Amino acid sequence: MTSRLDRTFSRLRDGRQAALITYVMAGDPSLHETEQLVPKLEEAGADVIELGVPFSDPIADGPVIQQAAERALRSGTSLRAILQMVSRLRQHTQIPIVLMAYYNSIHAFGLERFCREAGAAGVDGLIVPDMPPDESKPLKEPAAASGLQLIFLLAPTSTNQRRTYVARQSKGFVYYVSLTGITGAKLNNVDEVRRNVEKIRKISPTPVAVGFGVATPEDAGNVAAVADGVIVGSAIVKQIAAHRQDAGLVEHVAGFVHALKSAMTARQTSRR
Ligand SMILES: O=P(O)(O)OC[C@@H](O)[C@@H](O)c1c[nH]c2ccccc12
Repeated sequence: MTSRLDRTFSRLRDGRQAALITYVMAGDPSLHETEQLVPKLEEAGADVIELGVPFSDPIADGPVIQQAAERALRSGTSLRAILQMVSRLRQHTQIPIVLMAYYNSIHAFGLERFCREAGAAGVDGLIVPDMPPDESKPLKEPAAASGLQLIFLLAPTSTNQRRTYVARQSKGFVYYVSLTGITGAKLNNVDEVRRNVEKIRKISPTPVAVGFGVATPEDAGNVAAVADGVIVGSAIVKQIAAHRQDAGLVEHVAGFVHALKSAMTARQTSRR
């Protein structure tokens, strides 16, 4: 059986389009709202949903996502409740869902139990930014047994040797971090992104998605022209923060996602 992620990337590749991967923090401002939001993100043009698991010490995250984690924790969001929400979403949608969790959250839940329950709920992939592939051994088997694809990160500073290793280990897609910094920083060098994506594509057939600093429809269009996927986090989370008290929260966010997707559709991706 091919995975939802593999099917999505191959369908888009046939149309020479890049995937739009939208990140939201699960439980920001509440899990109820996340559950309303996900189908609307899909309708607005998201191809993959990345759901953040809120954690008190999110080392890779800038202030925008840190504050989203605080709101989510304050609203009582637990990993267990997130998995239950994913199973409810699965009754209505086949969009690929990737969880972004720090290692502690998964470890506290129990690695094997986590993989079993996440797989059963309908989670497709897992990003654990503080667990490089060299240290992922304990997670690999239970993840594979539950149909969870482990997605690993590469950075502009990764060496050739590292690039080869990580690109081969990563399943579903390779997450290329566009800059050395934290989430929500500013993207300024699309040329460097293009060069590094090309290097990764030479060593692996796995799609390459680019995240960190993609904030505007213009950025999304520029990255879509050079990669297989475009990941947008902080810019969406900012919209949620600004409109979280409004009745029109979901519509506002969907409008922004629609603008991102339209800018991407206008650009055909360079590959394969
Ligand atoms: O926020 P940005 O700059 O748009 O970057 C995407 C990012 O938010 C999302 O993929 C993400 C959120 N937290 C992370 C931690 C590590 C790696 C990636 C992430």
